[in-house]
Amino acid sequence: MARALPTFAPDAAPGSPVELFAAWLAEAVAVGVLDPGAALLSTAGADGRPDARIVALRDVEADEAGWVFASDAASPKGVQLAQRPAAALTFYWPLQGRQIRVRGDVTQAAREVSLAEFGSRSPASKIAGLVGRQSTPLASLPDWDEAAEGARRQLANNPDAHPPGHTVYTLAAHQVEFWQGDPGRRHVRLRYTQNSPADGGAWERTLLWP
Ligand SMILES: Cc1cc2nc3c(=O)[nH]c(=O)nc-3n(C[C@H](O)[C@H](O)[C@H](O)COP(=O)(O)O)c2cc1C
Repeated sequence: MARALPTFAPDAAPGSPVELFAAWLAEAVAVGVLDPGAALLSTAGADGRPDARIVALRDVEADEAGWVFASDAASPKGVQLAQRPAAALTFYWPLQGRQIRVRGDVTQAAREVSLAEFGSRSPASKIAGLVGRQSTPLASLPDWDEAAEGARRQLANNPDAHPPGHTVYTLAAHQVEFWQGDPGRRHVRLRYTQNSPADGGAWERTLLWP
């Protein structure tokens, strides 16, 4: 971290973590962070053992502080989320020495929302989704090519074709932490925690020792 990094003044941080996330994301895009929307999604299933993988951030909803991603409900992560609908999303943008940790409860969008999201995808992404069977054993790469060719034909015959398990998920945050690295190790950490609805649901901000 011995490089010039942005500074972060927590006293001037906005009241909502979504607002700060949006500002940091815009800055990440502006300075050319690669794949700034790629986030580590951590889940645990019925056995309680952690699992983690990268997903693409699709949207951030200001109203319910929702971080939105999509996957197949039949995939291991989908099964884990059905068993334990809670997760964490972690972003790391090395160019700026920034980490953002989002924790909360996960809900599935209504079927028509998931279908509309799938419908908005590129042909390549649709074909990959229609091939499906994510994380199950694949005997050989030509088997994938053959399945993709079948999906291509399916899509040509029916442009509305979609995988049955395609699902948009929203992680409704109850805690969001912003970490700004510092070359002198005076890292700045600001955690937002949402009060319970009974306490008004407002966000509280807390500085953390690095
Ligand atoms: C940059 C990047 C973006 C990805 N985006 C997604 C995504 O949005 N949804 C998804 O299901 N998998 C995505 N993947 C693949 C997952 O990391 C993972 O390999 C796959 O979803 C299977 O995970 P699971 O076995 O835990 O269910 C992405 C991988 C990378 C490296």
